[in-house]
Order: sequence, then structure tokens, then C-alpha cells
Amino acid sequence: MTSRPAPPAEPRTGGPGAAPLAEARGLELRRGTHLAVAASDLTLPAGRLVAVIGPNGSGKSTLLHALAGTLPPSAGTLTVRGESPARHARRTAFVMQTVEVPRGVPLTVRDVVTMGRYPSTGWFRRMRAADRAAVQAAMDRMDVTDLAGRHLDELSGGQRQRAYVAQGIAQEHDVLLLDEPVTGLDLVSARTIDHLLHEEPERGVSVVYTTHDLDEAAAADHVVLMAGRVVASGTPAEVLTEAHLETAYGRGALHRPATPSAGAAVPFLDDPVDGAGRR
Ligand SMILES: Nc1ncnc2c1ncn2[C@@H]1O[C@H](COP(=O)(O)OP(=O)(O)OP(=O)(O)O)[C@@H](O)[C@H]1O
Repeated sequence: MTSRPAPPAEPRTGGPGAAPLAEARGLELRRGTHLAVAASDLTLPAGRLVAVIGPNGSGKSTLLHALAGTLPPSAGTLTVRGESPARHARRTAFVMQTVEVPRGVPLTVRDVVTMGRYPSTGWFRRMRAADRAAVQAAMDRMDVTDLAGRHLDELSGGQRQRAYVAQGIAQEHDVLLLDEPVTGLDLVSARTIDHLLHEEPERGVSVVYTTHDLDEAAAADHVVLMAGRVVASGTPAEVLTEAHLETAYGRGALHRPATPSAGAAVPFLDDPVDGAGRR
């Protein structure tokens, strides 16, 4: 029996020769006067899942803010889909790390998800059928439809995080940025969000998210390793090397298990250090 070669995979936006999601040259980012990301070059593929890793304070959130267009470069250049991040912001959904629930503002889950449509409807415009359908689809995907009428301050942390991710994907977007979307969540919420991260690129959306989990990063299409600058950027195999991880996390921060399990693809982090090398 002859086996025929598998047909080529459906090309995604990030195929060879495709325009990149983001390009940075000599990019420098400051938070106030603090230099959070020193001059770095970076090319991120479009239509892929990109994981940004690095110790606490290494500049991961800062890079996401720059991609979202909320933090302009202090030096160098950064483009998203060939234009300035601020110009592309209308089509960039950004789910931030911690969103404080405004006290005394009785927002329901549906209200919060509906806000995801404001970039296209405007704050005072009427919701059209397409807007309502997008809100419903986002709530279904994040499994918060049953919670639609509940107030945000009545929800668990995981339920609230799912509502905020639903707000992000309710927006018309081709770029989705998420800051530590699964940190501290229970298995069900983490799985729901993790599933979405891997599903969005299939729809042509470029996803960039930050994580502290090296195994999660190993499952992404592209990894960016930060330590006050971009230490390495490429495929998981190119980036998750002992040499690169030691540069970012410090010597002695890694260990390999004495009896490696079948799934242990990357070294373990022993005692995470922060971006300045402090333990
Ligand atoms: N608003 C701010 N004003 C001044 N400095 C800031 C501000 N936000 C962050 N920084 C500093 O910028 C650096 C990078 O912070 P950033 O939040 O990007 O790190 P991170 O890698 O996302 O960290 P974590 O893993 O802890 O979330 C840190 O030294 C941090 O203290």
C-alpha cells in the first residue's frame, strides 16, 4: 500500500512570506523614567500563537502595552500589521492582567462583554443585530452565558477573567493580546481560555500572551524571552534553551528532573528571579 503525502495545511496568515504581525527595530520602552525594555529588535509572525515569557519585571506587560498602542516607544520603531500600534488599536483586543472591578458600579457580565463592541459602535450608538450576535458568541465561547445577568463583583476570579476575555473577543479584532490570562485560575477556567488561545489563530487572529509557564510556552508557535530586553525570539526549540533561560532567569535557576517524565520538554525553573536578577 502506498501512502500519499498529507495535503499541505491550510495556509494561515503567518505562512512563509506573509506580512509579520509586528516588527520592532531598536525598540526602547520606558515606564515613566524607568527603562523597562532596552533597545531590542523583534519580528512576530501573524496568525500565530506567540507566548512572551520572562521573570517578574522583565518587561512582558510593557511590551504588550506597546503592541496595544497604549505605550509609545521612547526610541526605535514598532509596527503592528504594518502600521503604528495606536492606528491599529481599533482592531487590537487587549485583555489586561488585573482589572479592578469598579466598586458601586453595578456592571453585569453582559454589560462588560458589550463594552467590547464600543470600538465599532461608539459609546452612544445603538447595538445592531451583528453587535448583539458578537456579544452572544463571545459569551458562549467563554462559557459565561449562564452568568450574563450576574454582577461582576459577585463572580469568582476565574469567572470574571472569562468575562474579560469574552469582552476582548467580542471586539472586531485581528490581534488579541492577553496579559497572564490563565495565572491563578482553576482548571476549568484555565482550560477554557487555553482552548481559545489555540483556536484564535485558526480564525486568522494573531495572539500574543504572557505567561510564567514554560510548558505552556513550549506549546506556542513562537516564543519571546524577555529580561529587560528581548533575549531571544523564535520557535520554542530556538528560544527555550538552557543558555537563553539562564541568561534571562540567572544561573542556577534551572534544574532538570532526576528522572525526566516523558512530557518534560523544557528545563524546570527552580527559584524564579525578577528582571533585575533578584531572588
Ligand atoms: N507604571 C509604571 N511606572 C513605573 N515603572 C513601571 C510601571 N509599570 C511597570 N514598571 C516597571 O517596568 C518594569 C517592567 O514591568 P512589567 O510590568 O512590564 O514586567 P512584567 O515582565 O510584565 O512583570 P510581571 O511578570 O511581574 O507581571 C519593572 O521594573 C516595573 O517595575
